[in-house]
Amino acid sequence: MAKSGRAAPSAATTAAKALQDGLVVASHGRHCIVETPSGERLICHPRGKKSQAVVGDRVRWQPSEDEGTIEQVLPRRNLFYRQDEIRTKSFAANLDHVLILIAAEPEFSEHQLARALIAAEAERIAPIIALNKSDLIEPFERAWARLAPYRRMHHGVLPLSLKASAEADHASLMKLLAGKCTLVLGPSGSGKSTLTNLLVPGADVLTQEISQALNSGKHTTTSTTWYWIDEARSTGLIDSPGFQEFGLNHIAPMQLAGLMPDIAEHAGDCKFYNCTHLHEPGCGVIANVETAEAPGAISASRYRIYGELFAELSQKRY
Ligand SMILES: Nc1nc2c(ncn2[C@@H]2O[C@H](COP(=O)(O)OP(=O)(O)OP(=O)(O)O)[C@@H](O)[C@H]2O)c(=O)[nH]1
Ligand SMILES: [Zn+2]
Repeated sequence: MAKSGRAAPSAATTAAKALQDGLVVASHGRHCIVETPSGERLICHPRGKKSQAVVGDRVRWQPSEDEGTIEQVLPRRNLFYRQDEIRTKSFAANLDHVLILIAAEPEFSEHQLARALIAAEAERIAPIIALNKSDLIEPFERAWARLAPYRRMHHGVLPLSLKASAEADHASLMKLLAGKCTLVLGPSGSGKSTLTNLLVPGADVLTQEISQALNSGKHTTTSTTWYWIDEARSTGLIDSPGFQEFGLNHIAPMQLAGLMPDIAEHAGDCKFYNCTHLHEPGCGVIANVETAEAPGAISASRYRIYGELFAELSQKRY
């Protein structure tokens, strides 16, 4: 396979039958850009529904003319996706981390954050929460306080100021991301492009080239894109739009507690094995929710989100 990546257009016909290895580094609609083991990139189309690939997928492909056809998507370690009533949107596959970037400003939605964390947990992908714009002192303090329950969970919350302390932030991010593949998600304005450009100088230019290639010249940045942070191509960063309306229809209501670590921690202490933690007597979760009178391990806002999501996910099933 040593020369498998060098399928130049003219060589395509002779090499036609051999399947080659590749990594999907961008996708838009049904088209993908596939990177060969030697680092060359070409546009590929899926053979059929079964070979519909997403960024991060390892595929087997075949050259055709100056493009390629994806014949096979290799088994995935995980797939990060959201699902609402109408459709499923896959973000990326084979991830080590989902980095959720929020900021002191604009104010983040705790619901959206909780949903993204649940989706990551469901696919056993380690989440990292980073709070950007620590230079905006007061809004940052407010946001940091709102994140108290999240600072106690997972790997905590990483404070950043991508503009004011870029060098220090670069170092702390690289400690977490080196050698891994990470999907960056976050609401508009949180600093995703700033982060990508800090870790991958020139990323914005590359993005434009890729989206132009995939959209036959139209200027758009709506595609999901993979970047290599290092020259050795061992650390991957994936940028993806679409943090809003993070649908969790693929998750059953009774699964929910197990996917919220602070709630899961007390869900084993309930009197009933099939406790919904909404109203049952002897519920270990309810007993640990903080109230105005008594502190508790589960914050009131997290428990409220649990209840709302439980109701939302119950409506969608019979
Ligand atoms: N004060 C402050 N502003 C920042 C910081 N990091 C980024 N910004 C600014 O926040 C704004 C949004 O940053 P972007 O990197 O474009 O955010 P984004 O998440 O890519 O936004 P979308 O493209 O809308 O999704 C820009 O004006 C940045 O200059 C920071 O650490 N502190
Ligand atoms: Zn319970």
